[in-house]
Amino acid sequence: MNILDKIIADKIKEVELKKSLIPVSQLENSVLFDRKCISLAESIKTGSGIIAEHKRRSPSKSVINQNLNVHDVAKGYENAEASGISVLTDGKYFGGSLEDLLYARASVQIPILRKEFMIDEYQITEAKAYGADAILLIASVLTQEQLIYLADAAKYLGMDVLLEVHNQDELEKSLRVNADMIGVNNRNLKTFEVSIDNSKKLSKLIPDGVVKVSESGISNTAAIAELKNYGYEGFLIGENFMKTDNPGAAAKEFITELKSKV
Ligand SMILES: O=C(O)c1ccccc1NCC(=O)[C@H](O)[C@H](O)COP(=O)(O)O
Repeated sequence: MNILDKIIADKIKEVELKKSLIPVSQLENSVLFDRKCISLAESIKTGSGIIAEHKRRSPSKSVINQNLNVHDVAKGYENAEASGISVLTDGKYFGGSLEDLLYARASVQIPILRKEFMIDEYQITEAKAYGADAILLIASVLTQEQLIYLADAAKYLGMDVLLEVHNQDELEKSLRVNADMIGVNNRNLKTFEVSIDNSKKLSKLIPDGVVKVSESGISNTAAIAELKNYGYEGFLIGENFMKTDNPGAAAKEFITELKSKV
């Protein structure tokens, strides 16, 4: 079983348990449930384009940084003028939690993406209840019907949808899905190999009108300058910031350098 299959097998159990403990009606009673979302896609188009990620550890890198608190990281990213913040909420493989999402929400005004392995509408309700503005759907782990259904559920609650693909088949499966952003993952989630060539290769197949996001393995502004030539406007960056003692300062330096190139 590859890592992605393991993550999904665990996620199915986790979601079933949560559903038996916390009813949807309780999530819908959250004070954040009626909050109006801020569009991540719009923020990308009008700002730096950087989606800076809060990521303590990962299957590919093990521990990245366990010593920081999410409030400082989120504030730092906002101060750096990131277009949005991605908060990993998976506990077992990434060391994240829904509480991280809640603390990030309480700390910043910019859009927040709930970075999670979404398999069930319940998690979308959770995302809204904990203050997310956008959700991630990963094409490789969902059928076309599931993608359409979950994207519509998120849109119904006012959230943006970032639909992640890794190859042409996944992209074709995604074309009927109501997504605001299509993210090309440069990391093969089965082998962990990373190459921004993947974003370049798939760029021409992404329809106009959808914000193009390049995800993973981005560690310098030269890569971004290159990806912009392929129509990318959003750039999801985790490890490059989180491996430092001060991710906000690292993001600020990065975004300042990026601006100086425009
Ligand atoms: O990062 C991993 O090792 C990973 C493994 C299996 C599934 C997902 C994984 N990462 C999620 C992401 O998409 C990244 O956290 C995100 O794109 C940022 O990537 P990076 O800048 O390389 O930290």
